[in-house]
Amino acid sequence: MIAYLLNKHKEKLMKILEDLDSTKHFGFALMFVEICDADPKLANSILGSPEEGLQTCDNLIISAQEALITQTDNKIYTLKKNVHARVFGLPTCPEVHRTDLPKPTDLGSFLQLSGLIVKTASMKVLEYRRDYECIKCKYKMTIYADHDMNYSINPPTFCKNPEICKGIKFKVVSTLDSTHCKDYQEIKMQEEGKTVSNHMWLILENDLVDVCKPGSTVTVCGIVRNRLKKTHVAGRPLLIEMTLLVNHLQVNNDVGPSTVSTIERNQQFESFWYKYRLYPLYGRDLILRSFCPQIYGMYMAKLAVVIVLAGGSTFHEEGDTNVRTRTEPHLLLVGDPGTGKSELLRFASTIIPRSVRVTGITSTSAGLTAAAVHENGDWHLEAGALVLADGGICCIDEFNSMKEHDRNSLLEAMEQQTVSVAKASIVTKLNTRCSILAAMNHKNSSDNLTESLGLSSPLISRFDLILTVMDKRDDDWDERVADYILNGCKYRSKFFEDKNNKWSLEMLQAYFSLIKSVNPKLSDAANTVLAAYYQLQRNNSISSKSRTTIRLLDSLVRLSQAHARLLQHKTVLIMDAVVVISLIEYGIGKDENSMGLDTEYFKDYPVDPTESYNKICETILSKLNLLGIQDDGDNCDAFPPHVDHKMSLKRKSDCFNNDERSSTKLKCNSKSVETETSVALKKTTVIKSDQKKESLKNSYEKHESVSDNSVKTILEQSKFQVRKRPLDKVKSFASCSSFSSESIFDSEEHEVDFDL
Ligand SMILES: Nc1ncnc2c1ncn2[C@@H]1O[C@H](COP(=O)(O)OP(=O)(O)OP(=O)(O)O)[C@@H](O)[C@H]1O
Repeated sequence: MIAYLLNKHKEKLMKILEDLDSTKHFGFALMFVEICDADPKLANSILGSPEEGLQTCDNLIISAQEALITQTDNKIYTLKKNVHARVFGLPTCPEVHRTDLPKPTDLGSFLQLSGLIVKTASMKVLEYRRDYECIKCKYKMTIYADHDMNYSINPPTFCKNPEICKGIKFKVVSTLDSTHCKDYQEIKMQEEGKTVSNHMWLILENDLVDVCKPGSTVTVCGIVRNRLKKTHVAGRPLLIEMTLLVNHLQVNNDVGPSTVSTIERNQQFESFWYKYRLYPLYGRDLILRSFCPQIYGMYMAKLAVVIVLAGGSTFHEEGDTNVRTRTEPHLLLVGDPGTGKSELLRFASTIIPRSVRVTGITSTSAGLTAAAVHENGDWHLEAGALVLADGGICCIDEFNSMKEHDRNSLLEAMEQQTVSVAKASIVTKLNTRCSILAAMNHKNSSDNLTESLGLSSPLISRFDLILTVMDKRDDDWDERVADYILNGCKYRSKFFEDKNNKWSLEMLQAYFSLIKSVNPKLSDAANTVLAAYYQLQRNNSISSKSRTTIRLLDSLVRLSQAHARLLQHKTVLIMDAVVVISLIEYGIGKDENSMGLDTEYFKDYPVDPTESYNKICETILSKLNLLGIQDDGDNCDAFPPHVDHKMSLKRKSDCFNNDERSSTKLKCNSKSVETETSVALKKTTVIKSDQKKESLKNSYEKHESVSDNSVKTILEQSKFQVRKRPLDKVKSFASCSSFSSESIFDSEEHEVDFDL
């Protein structure tokens, strides 16, 4: 084992030896599988009798230091005795690697657990050993603090001198120095995704103290112990609680994809987007239909919630200054009672693994941010809803029922994504990197947004999207909703007849987890559209001042990235920007709608999403004076990331056959569909000379497995011009307007007329 330490951990040992402070405590991380390889007996003893096994590891690290000092003969090196082996990475078997909190039968076992820290007690200095001297014979004894009795030290009752002494009086001879005291902290861990009652106190000592905050997700390895509850009253039955004496702690605070997605699932999504790559808006609407299926319609509200759940892109730029820009959008649903707002929030919280749902009536600022709690004579910092939702979403229903003061405590948490705590001599900052989804009723029917919502302007401006959900009396709509509720199963089964159309809850969870790793970048064209819309809103005298701050631009970028992410696109295109602008316009309401969009239009699912998108796109771009703008051809090739760009030889040659282009009938089905690239090329490539066209065609026929990259290279080499597509044809890749949603969902094979 010493040889292994010297070989594999020489640098770590040198660092410890070089340190000038010999009273400091050093953690020495050791991977369990490596210990297994180097010394199987020791690995066994760590699992069998962990206290002794870990002590042996500590002694071996000290011996390795001594060996290194002798080897190097460096006089600066000083031996450090306060080293602690921190063993991690236990094998993934249920005996030692747990997803649930331990049971009484696990007492004394060395386990690996994961969970969420909900409470941290203040750091303390613990006297863990005390020296006593027998007054009669001067014999010295050391008594250790008893963990099971809450670290109490009971003085000896008789002298332990081997040369029999009958002394019963002792005096304390030790001082409260570093050899007798150690840093100590207790933190409370909760099983993730379970109720608050499933929690456990973790005991941190020495170098492990103060490494995590409330709201952190951690993976810990340690020994399961029992102790007398601190609230025990003499004479009453004993109350025992379980604790974990932590040996290794790792904070997993990176907000990334969770483990829900599997390889098979990912392949399923790949083939889904492959099927809908020519008409991604159909694919998107299919996800929306599977989202909260018990609610009829609410198209725009569902779209807004789904975009917010997808979230914006995270980029780590070179020379990162560690300043984080917010990527999580916030959404406020405002509307009449009984319009399904709460249902949407409830469904959203079931999709995202880390979600907290609260209602405004019972929430206070301390409950939402953080609270300092006095318990058993000690101050504890308790995480609030936003801190616990770090990396996920926080749904706040009945937002208007919160007191003004409590609502204002959200300001820092929403923009800076932290809460600064200065309570009961605890001064710290906790992370709140989550999206807030709030729902509320209108305060009054005033035209002024601030007045009608009854919220302050700074709070309104922090919401990326404010959507109005009205309960309009409309016979046709009422009939459809009533039909859906009463004959819901019939409706749903008709749509979900094809199993491929139905996205189960598990599938939605896996998808939203998967797309967290897609980070779309803004294209120049999308940038121009967003900037033009921002300018228009700033100059619009009827726009609400609180909705047209600089935050609007940030929101536009975030939401467009989220929409592109939802479609698993690598680049934010004009389509994403236009959809987001229409959402924001829809949220503003008809009176302030600067684009003149028909807001009623969005109440139910459009029969043909592409056609409705084309109309909106035309209206928006003409208002922005950008009718000629187009997506860059290169960017278009960039999405979706998973599309297999290999085309069949026949199809490729078809692409370049100009004579047939004018009325090509393409057969699109899930098995043999042309890639977007082939259609793009079909629509855009202008072959300048027949000779070159012929040579290119021949080159395809020669090389069956030619890839799209080769297509590009060939085009470049031949200096062919790739003409940008005219706007009316390429407003989206979904410009196959002859599709009807019915035909797409019901049949496997579709005849598409490309009018080129
Ligand atoms: N479009 C709809 N389709 C089907 N059911 C609906 C629809 N809108 C509302 N409901 C039903 O009406 C009931 C009330 O919905 P919910 O509690 O979500 O409303 P709310 O907007 O949150 O109301 P409040 O503002 O009073 O809290 C729920 O049972 C919901 O399923």
